[in-house]
Amino acid sequence: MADDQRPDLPPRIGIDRPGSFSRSVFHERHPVLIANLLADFPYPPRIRERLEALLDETLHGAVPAVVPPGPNLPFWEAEIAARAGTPWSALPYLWAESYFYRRLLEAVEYFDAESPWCGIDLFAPQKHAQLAGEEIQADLDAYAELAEKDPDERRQALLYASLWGNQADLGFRTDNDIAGQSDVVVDDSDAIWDLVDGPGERPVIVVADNAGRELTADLALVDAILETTAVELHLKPHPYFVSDATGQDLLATLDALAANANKPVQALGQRLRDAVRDETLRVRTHGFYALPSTYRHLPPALAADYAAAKLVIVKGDLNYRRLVGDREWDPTAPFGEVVGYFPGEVAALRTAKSDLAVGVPRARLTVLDTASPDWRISGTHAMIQVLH
Ligand SMILES: O=P(O)(O)OC[C@@]1(O)O[C@H](CO)[C@@H](O)[C@@H]1O
Repeated sequence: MADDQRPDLPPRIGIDRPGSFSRSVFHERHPVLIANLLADFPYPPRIRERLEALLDETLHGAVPAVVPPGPNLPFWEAEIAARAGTPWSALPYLWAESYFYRRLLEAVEYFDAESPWCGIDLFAPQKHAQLAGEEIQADLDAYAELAEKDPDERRQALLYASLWGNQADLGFRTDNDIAGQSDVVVDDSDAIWDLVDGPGERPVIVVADNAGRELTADLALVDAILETTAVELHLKPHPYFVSDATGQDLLATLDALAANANKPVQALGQRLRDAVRDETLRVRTHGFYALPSTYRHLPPALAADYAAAKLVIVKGDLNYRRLVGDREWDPTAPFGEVVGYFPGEVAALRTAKSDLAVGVPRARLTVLDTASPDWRISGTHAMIQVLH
């Protein structure tokens, strides 16, 4: 909560403003999310009741004084001590959403070692459906065809695939058909490749976002970066926002690649499996990735790892919110100034799915706001922004 009271930063985005995107997440998406869970799993009455009570609490109630179980308990104890009694409607959006997912895990007994539901990924049915779907097959067919391309063109295509892979966020799909790809509003791709190709043995860190099509595309990008330098792939420590990628999802994706009919896809799967085994691709996680704090409040060890990397690529909209700060920024505020605090070189790859944006040139902003007023939340517009 440390930057809550910073007068030098714009106000935090809340969830109370009628008509706002963040309010619609709680009032429109979460009811669908809970209904999907109730349809996907034969939860017994106690879990069903908890899920329904949680939804009701988020719409009409306040934060209870009880600390939800799970890792990072001291962090949550302090947070709950500070927020208990606060109506949900008065919470900051980033905090409220993160806390909601922690409470969801509590409701389904994810961390309860005495429960048969312990450790069962509540989003697994949706993730598996995507991994077995036709769209991912089309993505992999396209991947196989890239083998013919010039290496620079190929890796740029993989960068864009990873970027647009973020559109396939399953949380986003609870009430949306997949949106068309429209436009890369800011494109600092060249800076990414300059950093990747830079001297030294330092790794590139990729902070993954969603499982399914996005993780598959991210892994193809990781494979391309591995031709130049070592990579660390950072995953979520446990299920978090809908479809967030965990270690289990990585293994499922590697299996899906190995089982694919396309030879180049099988070869990709094998290269990645070998790279994980010999740790040219290090797979890591950190409790920080499931907290509501922003990257301004990095744990020191993670900050040191970021500082030592050639480049940190953070994927997706939630990571963007955590990197920039989930605040009412002027969209024309320079990206480099807003994230200048970051301890190393950082690139953000996201399709825009929340009200937040920075680093948009003013003329471009005017055109976007006129021609596509919902460009910030529709997932049809993407950004590749680099601090270097
Ligand atoms: O990080 P991702 O997967 O790109 O996007 C996550 C996200 O779309 O989900 C939330 C809605 O539930 C938004 O607030 C958020 O930005």
